[in-house]
Amino acid sequence: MTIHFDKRVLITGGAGFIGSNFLSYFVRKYPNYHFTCIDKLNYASNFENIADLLQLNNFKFIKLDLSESFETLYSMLVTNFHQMEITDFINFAAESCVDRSLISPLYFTKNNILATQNVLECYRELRNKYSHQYKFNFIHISTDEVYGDINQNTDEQGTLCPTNPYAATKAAIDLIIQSYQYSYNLPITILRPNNVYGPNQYPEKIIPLTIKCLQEQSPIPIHGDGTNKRCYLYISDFLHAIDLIWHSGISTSEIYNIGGDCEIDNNSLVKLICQKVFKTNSVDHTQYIQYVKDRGYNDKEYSINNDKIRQLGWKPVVVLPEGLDMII
Ligand SMILES: NC(=O)c1ccc[n+]([C@@H]2O[C@H](COP(=O)([O-])OP(=O)(O)OC[C@H]3O[C@@H](n4cnc5c(N)ncnc54)[C@H](O)[C@@H]3O)[C@@H](O)[C@H]2O)c1
Ligand SMILES: C[C@H]1O[C@H](OP(=O)(O)OP(=O)(O)OC[C@H]2O[C@@H](n3ccc(=O)[nH]c3=O)[C@H](O)[C@@H]2O)[C@H](O)[C@@H](O)C1=O
Repeated sequence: MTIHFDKRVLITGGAGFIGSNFLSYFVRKYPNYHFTCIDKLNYASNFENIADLLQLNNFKFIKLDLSESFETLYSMLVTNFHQMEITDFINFAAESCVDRSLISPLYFTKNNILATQNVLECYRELRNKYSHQYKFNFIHISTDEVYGDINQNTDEQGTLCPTNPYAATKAAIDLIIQSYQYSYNLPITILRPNNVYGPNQYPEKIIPLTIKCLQEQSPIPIHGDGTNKRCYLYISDFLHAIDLIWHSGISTSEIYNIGGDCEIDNNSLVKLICQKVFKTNSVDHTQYIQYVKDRGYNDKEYSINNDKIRQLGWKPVVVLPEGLDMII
């Protein structure tokens, strides 16, 4: 017996940090939706975060490298459309670590651009074939890093000026999406969040890395002099933003900056984490830091303007100390 679902959704990169938190929350929040997760399972994936969903009738997992399997993907999504009938796409899949992109820039280009463009091509063909019968939706997860080193409250019209290979792949994808919007009249929404943090984040990003180093009593490797600033967005606040935009009914091509309110420099962030881990404000955090060679170029800060998403009624709720309490 085929169960009817109101929506059938493809989540790419759903075994990663943000994707797995997304699926853990939304597969249960929307039992009337069917979710298919496609993920190649790389070093940062955490399949255990979504394994329990396999017992539910509205979740399916497919292990596939989106950058290398266009024919398989096309056959699944387009040729055999009526078997899966996927109409909604939320695209998380990417290699996401700046430091790794500095070591393997070509791999990041091949993976990040092709993984998304292969999905875009299927989306384009689906709309060509079925847009008179089905309403399709595509939300792409970009990043504030596409703006590069900004500190002037940049809005969504800001100039793309990526300063590292990872950010360049994300900016390139945004521009490819823009070309699809113009040339094929495809409605695609782009989200550009700040640094997202929360449970089950692979410990190479600064927050989970600092916690891991303190737990293992190993030095915390801080790039340069530790004065670089980032703005941190707790995972639940980002998921609420995605949910709001996804169900807003907006089907034009919009870009949304999704920013936290917690801008902090790396030294102060380490100090705050030390205070939380050791449960005292009098800890000397400097003893746990080892200053190491900085990135070739390390964006000083990302000051993005969030007025557009706030006009939809969204605002960040979890402040950094509270978010840290939830993951330490
Ligand atoms: N974490 C952040 O602070 C942050 C901030 C802004 C934007 N983003 C963006 O959000 C998205 C998710 O980030 P994350 O932190 O969850 O990353 P992550 O590295 O934790 O997870 C990414 C997932 O995508 C999968 N993936 C990568 N390439 C793939 C491919 N070719 N085929 C199939 N699966 C593939 C990986 O296996 C992994 O499970 C990324 O697009 C990233 O650029 C992340
Ligand atoms: C929006 C992007 O956020 C993440 O990229 P980012 O490089 O800002 O995150 P990191 O956690 O890697 O770095 C934050 C900050 O800490 C410094 N740092 C990091 C790791 C380390 O071992 N030592 C450090 O000192 C780093 O230089 C930065 O200043 C996210 O990874 C990305 O996907 C985004 O899109």
